[in-house]
Amino acid sequence: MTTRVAVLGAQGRMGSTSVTALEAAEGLEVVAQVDVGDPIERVTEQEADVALVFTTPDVALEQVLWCVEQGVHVVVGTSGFDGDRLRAVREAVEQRTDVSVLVVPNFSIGAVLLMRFAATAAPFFESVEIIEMHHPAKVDAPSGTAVRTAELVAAARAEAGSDPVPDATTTDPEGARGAKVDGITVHAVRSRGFVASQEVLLGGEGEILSLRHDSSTRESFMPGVVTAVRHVADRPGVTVGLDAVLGLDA
Ligand SMILES: NC(=O)C1=CN([C@@H]2O[C@H](COP(=O)(O)OP(=O)(O)OC[C@H]3O[C@@H](n4cnc5c(N)ncnc54)[C@H](OP(=O)(O)O)[C@@H]3O)[C@@H](O)[C@H]2O)C=CC1
Ligand SMILES: O=C(O)C1=N[C@H](C(=O)O)C[C@H](O)C1
Repeated sequence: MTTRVAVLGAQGRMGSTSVTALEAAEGLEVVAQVDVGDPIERVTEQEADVALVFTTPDVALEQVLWCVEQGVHVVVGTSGFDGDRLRAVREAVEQRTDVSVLVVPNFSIGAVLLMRFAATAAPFFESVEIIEMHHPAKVDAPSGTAVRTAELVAAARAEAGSDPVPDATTTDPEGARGAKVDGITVHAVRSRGFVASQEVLLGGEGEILSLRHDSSTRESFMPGVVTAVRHVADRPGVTVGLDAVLGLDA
């Protein structure tokens, strides 16, 4: 059976790369492409089974909620679906229990594994900091991947009863120490030459463990995009992360 897919943000960097990858994937058909100025109703008019959302963070929540209300499964690639936004999606899915939503902060297998390795290692080190590095056209900071990594690291440390990360800073008028996500410091770099990179630094007495991942092309995200679209309908409710569909939570 063919899965009918609508791509939202289809003219963008990720949307256009995804259209190419989905059209080449067996059993998937792109039946609707929606970008600025296009009616979102194209999704239902073309009877899409799954909507893949790669629009900008300012418009994506409203579109995701609309798709859920219409009974269309959603794979959310747009960043920023944590906190209140994730709660809003969960509430919408409670009203439409026939709809599945898969929120994927990062589709690349290396980034998924980096997040897991960082969470595993975090309780064994006194210090943890996250540095995310992206292309200068990225509109949001910190990255969704960095936020998710910080959440996983903080949860692992809380479960292990780890002390807060030591930091004697009392004066930082320019914000040089970065952002805090669940108590974990995150630094964001924007520079020509990057697509998407992240490094997690874990420090103990006399040692540093550095975990790093680099996506140098948007094709690196495509096996994950195709897998997510293929499997979103298998998991009822709202799932965060690609781990479960990759069999990593089994
Ligand atoms: N989960 C993951 O693995 C990855 C997630 N991302 C995330 O995906 C999102 C998109 O990234 P990227 O592709 O680089 O960004 P782009 O800006 O290249 O793409 C976004 C597209 O959405 C369009 N758009 C804006 N508003 C609307 C609207 N109301 N309806 C339909 N389309 C609209 C934009 O049009 P216009 O340019 O005219 O505004 C643009 O074509 C970001 O949040 C990014 O962080 C990115 C890479 C990987
Ligand atoms: O905007 C991007 O490019 C990316 N966005 C996602 C994020 O915010 O984590 C995923 C990846 O880092 C690329």
